[in-house]
Amino acid sequence: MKLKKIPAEYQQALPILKKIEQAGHEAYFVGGSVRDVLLNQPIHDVDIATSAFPAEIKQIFSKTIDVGIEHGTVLVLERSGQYEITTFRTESIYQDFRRPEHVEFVRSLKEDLKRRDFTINAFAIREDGEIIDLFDGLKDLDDRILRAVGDPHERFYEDALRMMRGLRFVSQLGFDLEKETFSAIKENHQLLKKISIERINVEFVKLLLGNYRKKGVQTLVESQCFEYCPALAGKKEELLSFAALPEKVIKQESQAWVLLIDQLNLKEADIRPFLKEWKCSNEMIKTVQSVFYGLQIRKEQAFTADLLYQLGETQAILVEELLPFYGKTASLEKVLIDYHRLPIHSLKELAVNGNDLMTYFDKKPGKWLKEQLTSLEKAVIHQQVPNKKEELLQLAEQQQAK
Ligand SMILES: Nc1ccn([C@@H]2O[C@H](COP(=O)(O)OP(=O)(O)OP(=O)(O)O)[C@@H](O)[C@H]2O)c(=O)n1
Repeated sequence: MKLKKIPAEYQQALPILKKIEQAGHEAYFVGGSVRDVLLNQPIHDVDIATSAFPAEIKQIFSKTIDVGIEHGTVLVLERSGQYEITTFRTESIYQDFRRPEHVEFVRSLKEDLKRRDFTINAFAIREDGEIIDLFDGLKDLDDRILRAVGDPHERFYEDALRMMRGLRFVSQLGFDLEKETFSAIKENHQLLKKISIERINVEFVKLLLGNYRKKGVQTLVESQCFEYCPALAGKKEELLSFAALPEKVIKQESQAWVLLIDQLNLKEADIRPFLKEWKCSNEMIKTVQSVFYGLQIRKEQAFTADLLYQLGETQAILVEELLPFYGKTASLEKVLIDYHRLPIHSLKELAVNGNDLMTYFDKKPGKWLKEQLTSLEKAVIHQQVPNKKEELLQLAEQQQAK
């Protein structure tokens, strides 16, 4: 099958493929960009794979930089742009589940594609637009399925990070993990212990920012991989409540951290240690702290506004009196229940009124009257005195005497 339309990013790189082919080698577009082209999504990096060995690539192009020569990658600088060109390779089992024990350069495209993580990442596109699909990735794209290439256990043993990659693709694409691939993740999640936090961080952040975050986080929980994420072990319920937040796409990494931190019920002082565990930069930590602060303020404002609205006509004094008992972010329901249990809910319900007090003390209205009424109201709310005329006048008399 051929690509219907070759995207501009590929058009631009075609002279590179042609040059390699003219020198008698094969060259293809591979990796994430092919997946994204087939999904009609924007392309990030154009990766090129070739049967030419690094030394041969360096002969073909005049300007090159060895960016990862031990893994077969040479950066080629051409007028049309810069491209990473990687020799077809196989990867034997990664000894420490981190880095390939050794990379072997090969001449066969199939060998290169079969060591890739998922079928939707294992396509190659030829210079004429032909899609090389050796593992039925097109069908999986169509069925919206993430399936490991070949034996999933082998793929995850080669690089355990692939389990986190799988979960982030669930979150980015909304695909389902194929049954055996998912079982292999559930069986091998402990391999993540060996993976550096920096690499887990990259995948986790992509997962938090995915368009299908809910599904991504739920699958992360189901797979139990979260137990190997920094500071998240045992936080199943918190993660599920994070997953249940309204499905609004998060655009900024800092916002994603703040929403997560909020669901974990962390305090401002916990943010730095939490993000340090995740090996976030100091700059990111600062940004998260300020976004978190902003969220707390908005929450307080929204809470008070909500409370005032629910209490309707009631005097602000009740809110003022009640709030300190709860902290400003207590559940609104709890405050309202307690509010309805109060002996009185407004000055109108107080057993004495302004006229009673003026008659009793034989005084004209003034500032004292308002202060006295407020003071009696507070005393009744705090149940320091019953809401009875006689007792209230007695208390007022004591207070006036002071
Ligand atoms: N642990 C990994 C990482 C990468 N790959 C292969 O290398 C390609 C390029 O990897 P990378 O650029 O890290 O990720 P992408 O799949 O391109 O995804 P994205 O661009 O969204 O990061 C992948 O498509 C996949 O074929 C792999 O098999 N195993």
